[in-house]
Amino acid sequence: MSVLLRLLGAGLRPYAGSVAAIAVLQLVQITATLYLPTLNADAINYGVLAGDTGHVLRVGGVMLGVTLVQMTCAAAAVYVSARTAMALGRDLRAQVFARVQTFSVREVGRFGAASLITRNTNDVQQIQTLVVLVFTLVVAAPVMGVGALVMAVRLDAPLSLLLVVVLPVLTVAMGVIFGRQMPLSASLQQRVDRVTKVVREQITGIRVVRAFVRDRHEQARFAEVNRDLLDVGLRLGRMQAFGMPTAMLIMEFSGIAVLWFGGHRVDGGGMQAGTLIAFLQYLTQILQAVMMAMMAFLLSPRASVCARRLGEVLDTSSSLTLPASPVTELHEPGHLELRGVGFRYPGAEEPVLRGVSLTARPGQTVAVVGSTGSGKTTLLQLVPRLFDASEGQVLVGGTDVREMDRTALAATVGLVSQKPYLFSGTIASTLRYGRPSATDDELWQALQTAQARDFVEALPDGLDAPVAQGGSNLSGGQRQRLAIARVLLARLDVYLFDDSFSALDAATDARLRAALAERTARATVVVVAQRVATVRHADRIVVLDEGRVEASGTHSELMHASPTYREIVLSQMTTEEAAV
Ligand SMILES: Nc1ncnc2c1ncn2[C@@H]1O[C@H](COP(=O)(O)OP(=O)(O)OP(=O)(O)O)[C@@H](O)[C@H]1O
Repeated sequence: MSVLLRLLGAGLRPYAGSVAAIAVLQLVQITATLYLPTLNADAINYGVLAGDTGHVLRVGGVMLGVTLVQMTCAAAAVYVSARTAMALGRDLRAQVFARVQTFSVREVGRFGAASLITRNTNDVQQIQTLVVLVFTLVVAAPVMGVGALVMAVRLDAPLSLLLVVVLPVLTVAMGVIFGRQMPLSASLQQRVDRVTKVVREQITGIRVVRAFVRDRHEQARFAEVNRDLLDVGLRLGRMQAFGMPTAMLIMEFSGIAVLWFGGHRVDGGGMQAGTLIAFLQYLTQILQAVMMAMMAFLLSPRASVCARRLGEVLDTSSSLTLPASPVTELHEPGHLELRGVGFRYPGAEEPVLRGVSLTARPGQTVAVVGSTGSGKTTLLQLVPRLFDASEGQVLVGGTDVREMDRTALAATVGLVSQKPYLFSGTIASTLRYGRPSATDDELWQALQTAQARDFVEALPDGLDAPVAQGGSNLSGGQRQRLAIARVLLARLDVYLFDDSFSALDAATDARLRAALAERTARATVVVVAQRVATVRHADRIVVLDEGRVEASGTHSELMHASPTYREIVLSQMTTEEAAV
């Protein structure tokens, strides 16, 4: 609850004017609401019962005016409340989005993409709903409740004693009903998360589902989480459905009691008929106020769960700490060095990298090879700080990457990952992602180097051909080549290619390497590859084995010095081919 209050307090500060306007509108509206039963009593007592039609008309006119004021203020209050809540929702979404943007892969992995999406949509929506409710009901409830109580006691103190019985009964009944809803609300949000997660996974993995004809299995998996959500939703719905009739029952019984006792008092001459009716209306208003306050309790547990979930995101700092005085200028930006680097994934027992040291200079191509799972991808990811090394240092241009300005690091180092991600748009917008100012000519040159020119030229719209989200309308090899062209356009000093040629046929791979060597002649290139042909001509080859550097050297040196390297090579070519 405290997180909710903190979020609302901070979030509503910019809208203090609107909040004040809502308070004033509500106050006028409630005053009018409280005045109406008194006017009604007056019309009955001194108009209807006295046979004075003129009085009825006069008071009726005033009642009409008061009602108009009440309706206008109520409508305006709802309008301003909705606007303020929407604005608050927009701000919250922007804050959460901005925070998630600072997260490293580690934090995104901790929350999970599905949960982050639910938090920034559904959870914010719940808070918005609560804010509207607070502004329209909760703000009004205490004023209306106390006001109606004072009016009722003023009208007839003895009859007001009934409230001593009715109010606790209603409060306890509602408290029990709403109290039981709290845990259900919390689990409802978790189940919404689970549905999002399964849907996301199934849509992303649709090709695998089709390939293995696992539609039924996936449907069953979805049905299970969907049913879980329905179960909790129904249980919550049942509690809510139970709440309203219970409240109505208590209100109706209270009305009957007022009429019963009040009727006797009217009979005995201790009370006027109009006063009894007004009293009944005040009683209804008091009970309504209690109900309204309770309604807030109904939504507040769910909203406070949502606020806690949003608070978790907003209070999470990126594990990639920013340096106090970031280095922006590098003397020799292409100089890459890893010094005794060790890395352990969060939660993992064993380190993935241990004591890895290597250097690469401008103009050099360093290849990293090793069996699958030996830590090659992890190693590359440490350079652009997708993760930070647990031990040792990664230096670019002689500066620890942790000391560098983020933008400067991004302008120096580019990574083409194993499965590159392309944003939706066109070929041109995809390529310009790293350098928006690139001309069409430059785009074609980069495509030429990446061996992607032919296929882009063959597309009906060329550079304007559409690219679907994730590049799903392109083949794996096309995606890889576009990603290579994209990074080349950014004109960097250090290029890291993580198995980026794996989806290319051997001939295209060879052409691409030749073109790349020309284009990146003055840059530092680190290539991770499974295919020996891709790496054998590298200036230096580093062999990783279970996270350690087993050996490093040229192809011919390693053929003698590294059993792991020899094994990899001979699994792909004959001894004669390897010796060439
Ligand atoms: N996000 C992660 N969380 C926990 N462990 C991970 C994570 N990513 C990779 N690992 C583990 O780290 C080890 C090294 O993975 P990495 O992807 O660096 O290997 P690789 O040499 O690139 O393999 P491949 O050649 O198959 O791509 C593996 O054992 C893997 O299970």
